[in-house]
Amino acid sequence: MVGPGSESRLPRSDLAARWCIVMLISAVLVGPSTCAAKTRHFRWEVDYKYWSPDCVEGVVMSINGQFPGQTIRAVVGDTISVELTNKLSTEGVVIHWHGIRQLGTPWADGTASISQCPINPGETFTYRFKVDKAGTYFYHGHYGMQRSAGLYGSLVVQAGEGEKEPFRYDGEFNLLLSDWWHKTAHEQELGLSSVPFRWIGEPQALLINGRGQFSCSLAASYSNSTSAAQCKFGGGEQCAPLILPVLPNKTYRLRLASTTALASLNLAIGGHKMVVVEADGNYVQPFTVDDLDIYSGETYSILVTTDQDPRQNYWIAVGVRGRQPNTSQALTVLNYRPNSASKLPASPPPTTPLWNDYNHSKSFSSRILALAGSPRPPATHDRRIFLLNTQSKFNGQTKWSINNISLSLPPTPYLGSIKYNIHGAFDLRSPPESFPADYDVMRQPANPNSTVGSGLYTLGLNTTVDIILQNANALSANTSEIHPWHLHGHDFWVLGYGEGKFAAEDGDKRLNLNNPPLRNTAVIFPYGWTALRFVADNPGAWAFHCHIEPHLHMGMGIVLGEGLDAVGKMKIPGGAFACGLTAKMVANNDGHS
Ligand SMILES: O=C1O[C@H]([C@@H](O)CO)C(O)=C1O
Repeated sequence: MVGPGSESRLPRSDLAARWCIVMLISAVLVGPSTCAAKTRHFRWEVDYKYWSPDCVEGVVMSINGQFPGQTIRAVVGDTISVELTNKLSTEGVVIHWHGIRQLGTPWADGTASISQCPINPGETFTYRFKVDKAGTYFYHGHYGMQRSAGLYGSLVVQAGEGEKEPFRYDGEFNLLLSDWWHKTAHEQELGLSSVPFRWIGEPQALLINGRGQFSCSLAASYSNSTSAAQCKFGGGEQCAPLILPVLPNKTYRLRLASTTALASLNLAIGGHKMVVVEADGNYVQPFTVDDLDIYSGETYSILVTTDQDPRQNYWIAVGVRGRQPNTSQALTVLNYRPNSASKLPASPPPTTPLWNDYNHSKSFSSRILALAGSPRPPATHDRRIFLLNTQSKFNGQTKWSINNISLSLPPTPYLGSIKYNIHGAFDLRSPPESFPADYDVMRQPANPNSTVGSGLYTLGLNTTVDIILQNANALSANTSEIHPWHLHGHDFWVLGYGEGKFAAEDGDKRLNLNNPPLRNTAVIFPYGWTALRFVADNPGAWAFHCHIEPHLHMGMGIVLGEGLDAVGKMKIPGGAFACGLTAKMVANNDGHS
């Protein structure tokens, strides 16, 4: 499943080379060193391209003519350098490296309006950052609805030499999960800001590594319905599933990442158990499941042992959770060799749990705990921020708001405004840290109107911050949706989940300070709360937002400003800020900030 890499190895910088020589000498004296760190260099061009992700031709965003973009593979300690050229004719682009903390390189986070200006058509911007933690990651567009348009790919960081992972496996596959619409991302985006509001609706297909089926089903022969024809693949089609070839009685690591624009997913493998061992680049206490929920923005590693009848093949099925589904399952096949890859499994694909069986989802989430020996959270917090998530109205538009403010991203990136101490680039008033105590989260908002804003939550360097995400009823009665929240620049500990409104004493009693998992994405369940803790130890401007792309577009996020003084002193490539109020500074400094 590993695509042909087009990476080239560039000579190390002088400094790194000298450091390596020092390490080599010390290695001779004291043992092995990690001087094998490399710079992995990529030259990418982003463009639109005709493609048939679900056997129906549409337009995707491609990287070097491929969809999804190539898988980046690196080793802990490596530097990744991506020279990104925007070949789109009329729109900007950025790429976010999801799950990479960007310690010391906030300008490389790839979030339009926050860490950088969008890269203009024809221009090139180079991302350069270190990967410091083994795990399963991915990358994706972070401007408008470019993730929905197909701008994404996988990023796998392998453990360094001499570094042992806490489990063993014989082979590895990489499954990047996404959802796909026949409406273009531009049309989706227009609908979201139109009055009346036009929702994007459920996706036409779910994709595994960019491949799905809209007009046929791989499993049609199992159903009595004649609605879907059996897919006939010659094998070369862009929508032909990537089959997973395995040998009997081996253990495989499946790296799963969900870059869906909307869908919460559930994955199951017919006849096989799965052992969850990694979540968002952090090892977890291994636990065994029959199926696994994965929300947009999350990654997992699971171990699968091929202990079933070796004369059969088995379905891998991915279905929709948390919203009334209107999309067929994505299917591919676990192909026990030497069976033919086209031999259909003996039993039908595993069914997805009922979309609204939230107890099933909650029980899965509560089983995710840190592996013994993982970093533990500080025992207390310095600051606790409550974030009430509501659906709201502003000037007739439908929005999502946090403490009644819908995020409206400014034209000058926050990071540049902070670095150059520019006033007026974003709202100077700090956004509220809580919401009225009498707000009824079980009912529609008494007043649905919100404001829009661009204020910054400013965090003191190295302070411990709690965030209590509070879900509520949406605009329609008896409706509360799942929202997976993703934090840039950090991992957080997920201290707990609860029902209804978080109540100080009771809520605190229910927090797990013993072995909470470290993650970068955590879900809030309908009508519930989720408590997170993190240490603000990475100077920069960081997005924290719902990873459902249309929800972020409708304002469901906040921006955190961390260690502002340190940002002022940081060296940042000028190209990051050649727009808005920072353009002048960059020009005056000859392009170097
Ligand atoms: O943001 C959303 O809007 C629709 C619906 O609430 C209004 O059409 C929906 O399902 C969302 O998730």
